[in-house]
Order: sequence, then C-alpha cells, then structure tokens
Amino acid sequence: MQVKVCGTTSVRDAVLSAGAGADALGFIFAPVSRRLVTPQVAREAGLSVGPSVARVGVFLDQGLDEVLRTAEAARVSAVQLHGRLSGLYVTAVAAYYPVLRVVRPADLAVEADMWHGHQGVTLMLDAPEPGGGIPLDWDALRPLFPRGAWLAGGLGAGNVAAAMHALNPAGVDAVSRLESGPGVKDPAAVRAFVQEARRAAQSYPQ
Ligand SMILES: O=C(O)c1ccccc1NCC(=O)[C@H](O)[C@H](O)COP(=O)(O)O
Repeated sequence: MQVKVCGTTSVRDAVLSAGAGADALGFIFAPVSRRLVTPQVAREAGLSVGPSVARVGVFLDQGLDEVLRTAEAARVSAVQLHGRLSGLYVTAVAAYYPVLRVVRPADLAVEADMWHGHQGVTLMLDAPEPGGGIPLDWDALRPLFPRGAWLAGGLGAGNVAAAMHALNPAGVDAVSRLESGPGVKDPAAVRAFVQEARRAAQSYPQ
C-alpha cells in the first residue's frame, strides 16, 4: 500500500513528507492549481528526499509536449494525468513514465476496462474537482473499484482508515486536509495521515 502526499511546493515540505514516511510526493504543474510549483523547485525538492521516494508530476488537460518537457525538467519518476484525455495520449505518456491515470466515479467502469492489464497505467479514483477536499461515496463505489487502483478525494487522518476499509486501494493520495494553507503542509496533519494509512494497511492487507 502506497501513500502519496500531493501538492508539494518546497524543499521543506518534501523533507517533511518523506520524513513522515510518504512513499510518493506529488508536484502539481497544472496552472489552475493553487499548489502550482515550478519544475526547478520540484527537481530540487526531489533531490532533497533521495531516489527511494517517488516524485510524481501532476498535470491537468495539458499538451503532450508540455507534459514530457516539464516531467523531464523536474526529473519526476512518474506522471499523474487528470482530465479528458484519449487513450492514445495516455499510452504516449506511459511510453516514458509510469502513469497514474486519474478518473472520476462516472468514468471508472470505462477506464477500468480500457487499462485492465496495462502494466504502465494505474488508475486513481478521485473526486470530480481535483484538490477539492471532497470525499467520495466509498460504499457506493465498492462494486466498481478495481483491484490495484488508488484512491484520492478528501482523504486525511480522520477518514483514510474508513476509506481503505471500504475499497482496499493499492495507494492513497491527499492534499487539502494536509495543509495549513494552499500549498503549505501542516506537519501534524501529514504525519497523522501517513501513520493512519499505515495502521489501516496492517489491519486490511492487500
Ligand atoms: O490539488 C490541486 O490543486 C490540483 C489541481 C489540478 C489537478 C490536480 C490537483 N491535485 C491532484 C491530487 O493528486 C490531489 O491530491 C487529489 O486530487 C486529492 O485532493 P484532495 O481531495 O484535496 O485531498
């Protein structure tokens, strides 16, 4: 079970999240985000935590060229793709990086079929508004949730165990509930989130 802390905007927060035990850090390169980070800062932050922590570049409806150039400049180890994207586009990115393909509940069944058995693409179920802090209806999604998929959407220390119990995801991801302000991590909230996710993973192993 993997734990990703998203919306990293500084070396300080990268070190904090890695120190708390996060497996992956998210760096958001979507201009609409209040957690936008430059490739240079993301690269520096990635270097500050070492290679055992995955560095995930996060994009929303951006051109293929922009995604690949930004990912290269930031030296990320994986790419997370939000938005209305064709299968061809996702496959093209997956030729270069492991992909977390983010889907909304309404698209879950179709996308799960599309990517079933594709080694380089992992699904992440998220709320319709990324980074919005709104949890999904986990019980309603239980029959649809694919094995091996990740879960995001309004997760924090207070609810990650219940979400994992309901859906048994392969990874969890969060941002809003881990912040003291947009793009600034709350150290206690980050530590508690990682700790609770680990505790829940021991109670409900994959
Ligand atoms: O968080 C953002 O500002 C954001 C903007 C545009 C695309 C993606 C974004 N975040 C991606 C994430 O991976 C978030 O962690 C995920 O959506 C969950 O967010 P939250 O519900 O706030 O925990």
